[in-house]
Amino acid sequence: MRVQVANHPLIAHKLTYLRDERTDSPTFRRLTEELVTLLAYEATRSVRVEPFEINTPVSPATGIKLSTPKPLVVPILRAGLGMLEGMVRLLPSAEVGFLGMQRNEETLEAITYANRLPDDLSGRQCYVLDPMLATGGTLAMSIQYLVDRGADDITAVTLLCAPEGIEALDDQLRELDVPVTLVTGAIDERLNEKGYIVPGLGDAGDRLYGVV
Ligand SMILES: O=P(O)(O)OC[C@H]1O[C@H](OP(=O)(O)OP(=O)(O)O)[C@H](O)[C@@H]1O
Ligand SMILES: O=c1cc[nH]c(=O)[nH]1
Ligand SMILES: [Mg+2]
Repeated sequence: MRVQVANHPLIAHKLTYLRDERTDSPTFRRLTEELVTLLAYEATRSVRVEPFEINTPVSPATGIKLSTPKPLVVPILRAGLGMLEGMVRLLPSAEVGFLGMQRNEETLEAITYANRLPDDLSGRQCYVLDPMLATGGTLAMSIQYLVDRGADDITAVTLLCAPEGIEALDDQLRELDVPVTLVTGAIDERLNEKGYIVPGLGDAGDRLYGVV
């Protein structure tokens, strides 16, 4: 797995406010959207394009446009939903699939409660959105769903990662034999005994949408 940490002072600045426990939900949602727009710039660096002929007011010119099939963006509910607007702002023609997954707080294993993806993902560039990569279980399972439908070009976009989760995900992906790129805002210190990222930002879903 190729791991790319988007080192940029604006990202570090916004992440700091996002982490702060005093940041309220509306601000947390706005910061998440802004961060994703910055990360999406990195994550889409290899988006597929094709030549496109136009006329400027001065002369003909050859530019580029996004290729078809359109990219697929897959937010992992709930928390990944907070990243969707920021991503499709940069990729307005993308289609959107959904995966609803929740981690069991005791076993830390993810279960899937919603799944709406196109049947055939061969030849599609897929962007999976989830703010937190903790143990890596949720992202590993999501990537497995995409690979089962033929995806072979997957980029995961996260705000924060734990080193343990990156290592575990990398191990699992080696078995799948599919190239995956991970673009993240930061790699934190570690996981705590409850599977939370340290220093992290707490429960991203709760901070976006409240404790339900
Ligand atoms: O890497 P992992 O150990 O699998 O943990 C990360 C997952 O945990 C959080 O979701 P959560 O289960 O809290 O669901 P939510 O988005 O509905 O809050 C987060 O958004 C990831 O999906
Ligand atoms: O720190 C963590 C770990 C998993 N899920 C979260 O929302 N936060
Ligand atoms: Mg949560």
